[in-house]
Amino acid sequence: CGIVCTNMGVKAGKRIGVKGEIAAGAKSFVLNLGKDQANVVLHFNPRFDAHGDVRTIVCNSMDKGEWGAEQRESAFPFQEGTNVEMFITHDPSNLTIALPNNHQFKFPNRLGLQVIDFLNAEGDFTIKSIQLE
Ligand SMILES: CCCO[C@@H]1O[C@H](CO)[C@@H](O[C@@H]2O[C@H](CO)[C@H](O)[C@H](OCc3cn(Cc4cccc(C#CCN)c4)nn3)[C@H]2O)[C@H](O)[C@H]1NC(C)=O
Repeated sequence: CGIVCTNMGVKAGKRIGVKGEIAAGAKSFVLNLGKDQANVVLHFNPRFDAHGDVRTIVCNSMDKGEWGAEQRESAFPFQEGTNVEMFITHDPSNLTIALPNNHQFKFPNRLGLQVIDFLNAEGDFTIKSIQLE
């Protein structure tokens, strides 16, 4: 499994920057952000080709181990085999996810999480740097 960060203490309004490499031939990768692995305010899952989704970002939340409703985004500013930088900020109502090519979208803060302490990555993505600013 990929990198796991805990105790990050990222408060609302602060920004998390994630830089990493998408593997050549990538099928899917995941960034999870939240309190811990069972309380995920943002499950961010770009699917190049997975679960029947092609070049689609699937987002969801997990509250005490229970998945919420999926949300699919229209933009897919990712190329397999390239480096990518993404930024996530949150407030009591929403998370804002900034992607390459100035794509940006919001995802509801369904858990009402004030502090993001947990981050992990799964799948065809290797994290190179994490900025907390
Ligand atoms: C149409 C009826 C059926 O509906 C489908 O039902 C599936 C199962 O429920 C959902 O799929 C689940 O969707 C959830 C979000 O909601 C989650 O993404 C979850 O994955 C958890 C997970 C797995 N991993 C490990 C990992 C990740 C990525 C790469 C690798 C790799 C590798 C080496 N190359 C490993 N990390 N987190 C996913 O399985 C589909 O979306 C859903 N589709 C629709 C349209 O509804």
